[in-house]
Amino acid sequence: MLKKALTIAGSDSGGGAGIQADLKTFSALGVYGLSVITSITAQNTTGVIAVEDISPTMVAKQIDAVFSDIQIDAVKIGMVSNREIIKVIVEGLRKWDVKNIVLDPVMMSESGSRLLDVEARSTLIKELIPLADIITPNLFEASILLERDVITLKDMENAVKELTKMGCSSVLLKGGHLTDRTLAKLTTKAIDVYYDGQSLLRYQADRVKTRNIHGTGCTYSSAIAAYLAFGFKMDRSIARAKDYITGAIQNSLNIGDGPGPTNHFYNLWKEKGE
Ligand SMILES: Nc1ncnc2c1ncn2[C@@H]1O[C@H](COP(=O)(O)OP(=O)(O)O)[C@@H](O)[C@H]1O
Ligand SMILES: Cc1ncc(COP(=O)(O)O)c(N)n1
Repeated sequence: MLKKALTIAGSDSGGGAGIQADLKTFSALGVYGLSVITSITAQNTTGVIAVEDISPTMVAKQIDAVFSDIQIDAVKIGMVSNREIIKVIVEGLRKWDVKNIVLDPVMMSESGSRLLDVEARSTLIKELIPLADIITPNLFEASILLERDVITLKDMENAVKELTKMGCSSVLLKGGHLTDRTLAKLTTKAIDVYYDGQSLLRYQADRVKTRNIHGTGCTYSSAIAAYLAFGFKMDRSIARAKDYITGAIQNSLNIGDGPGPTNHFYNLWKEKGE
């Protein structure tokens, strides 16, 4: 049977991150994609020019529209912008008894623009995180959630344990920005740390030498959601999603003047951009 995955996230007009990256990931993996848009960003590879949030009522209507009509197998949540939007998402997830929830707690774009209001942090922690089957923060987001620096691999292993105490079933802390402090440069491996209350696991791949890392977090969390939709267990879904994101970065696109996007269709597109 055709599997269906929903993304609840912001729109990136440049097509590299947000809703656009999520739907491309779902399509590349053979899952039917649906979307609930929380915010519209005027964005390209060089940065975010403007942000306009969708009204909470309209977010709620989109959620009701998709769930009232279509059986959805997994949900990925990305940019949620503000408290009011978080609250309607929480209501929707409860009302429709949603399963397989992957929450990427997006706070800032790679280019440094805020994508979550400062005061929304506590609502995210109290109301949305406890509903997630997995949360996928990067080092910066983990530091904000825990109110302390998460910098080293040891910090990551402690942080995943602390983060699970917020009530989610598991945590995948992404080390895309992990540095080797003695060499003062990024680690040669891209290492992510997982904890589900029992097993502490590492998922790692060789770091690709590229500046094209726009939308990597969005792509990764959507791939996890797609594999959950297919019925894989969490650890297998992450392992497959890690292979997917690594391939998408290895074949990333030289589009625009800033960091380019991941490539979802490298078997189809023989050209890598400009
Ligand atoms: N240069 C790279 N080569 C290979 N994998 C990478 C690279 N940069 C990031 N990753 C991986 O991409 C995924 C997204 O991580 P990260 O970039 O930390 O997320 P975010 O986009 O939220 O900041 C993780 O699996 C991370 O290990
Ligand atoms: C709408 C939207 N959602 C998420 C991100 C984060 O992606 P990245 O960390 O790669 O900038 C983004 N830039 N824009």
